[in-house]
Amino acid sequence: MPQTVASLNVADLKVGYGKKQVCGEISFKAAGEALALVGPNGAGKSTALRTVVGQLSPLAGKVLLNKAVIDDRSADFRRLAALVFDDDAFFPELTVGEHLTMVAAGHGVSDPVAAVDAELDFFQLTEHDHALVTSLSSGQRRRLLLASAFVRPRRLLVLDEPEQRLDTQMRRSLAQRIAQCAAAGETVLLVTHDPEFLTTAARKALYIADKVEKLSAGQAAERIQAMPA
Ligand SMILES: Nc1ncnc2c1ncn2[C@@H]1O[C@H](COP(=O)(O)OP(=O)(O)OP(=O)(O)O)[C@@H](O)[C@H]1O
Repeated sequence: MPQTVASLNVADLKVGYGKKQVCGEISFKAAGEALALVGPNGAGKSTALRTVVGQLSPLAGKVLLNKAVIDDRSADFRRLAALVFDDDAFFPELTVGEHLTMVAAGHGVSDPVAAVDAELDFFQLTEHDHALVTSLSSGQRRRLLLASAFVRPRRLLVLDEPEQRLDTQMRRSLAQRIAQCAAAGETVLLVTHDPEFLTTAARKALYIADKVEKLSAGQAAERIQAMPA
């Protein structure tokens, strides 16, 4: 894994479906830092995230990763980027530990056993190491999905509502871990609805709505708290 910083340059990006744009135009740069996307339900955060990582085509504008147009199918991108969306896809015949070992080995981790043990511990899955994924609770499956992103090297980490289905303690630990990743030079993009998670994990935010605004994490957390329940 090259120790380069993943440099994202998003310019005049319009996102949506068919010809329908779902939110205001998005422009930002992020390199070796965590940026949170916040906003009300249905505002377009996940659509924006999926467009930035090349899973959806932009209606207009461009996304450059290290100065090249992003291509989510290229080997370079898959080596660089770990993505966690809300679509868990596991092999029903593999255990928790086997899933993580497969991801770690597939990404060339030099000591996959140690890496897997560390993530089992962090995500409190050690006692489920030998369990089939089909026997996990939804929160445990979520933790396995997150562990799969952390067990491998990456320079770009993209997380859509990582706090979902996690208990308070795990939310805090994960937010702190994300902040550490950014401090170590990883580029992190995350969508969150949780103000505490946001201010722990990131310093900068984009408020996604009809107009997209650049905010500090603190300002964005206040916006979230001010939203009608
Ligand atoms: N596959 C799709 N086809 C057409 N419209 C879609 C599709 N997925 C989402 N939308 C619409 O696009 C808009 C933005 O959805 P998106 O999921 O990006 O919002 P979000 O900000 O992530 O919301 P939430 O906070 O509820 O997760 C919504 O109006 C939604 O109904």
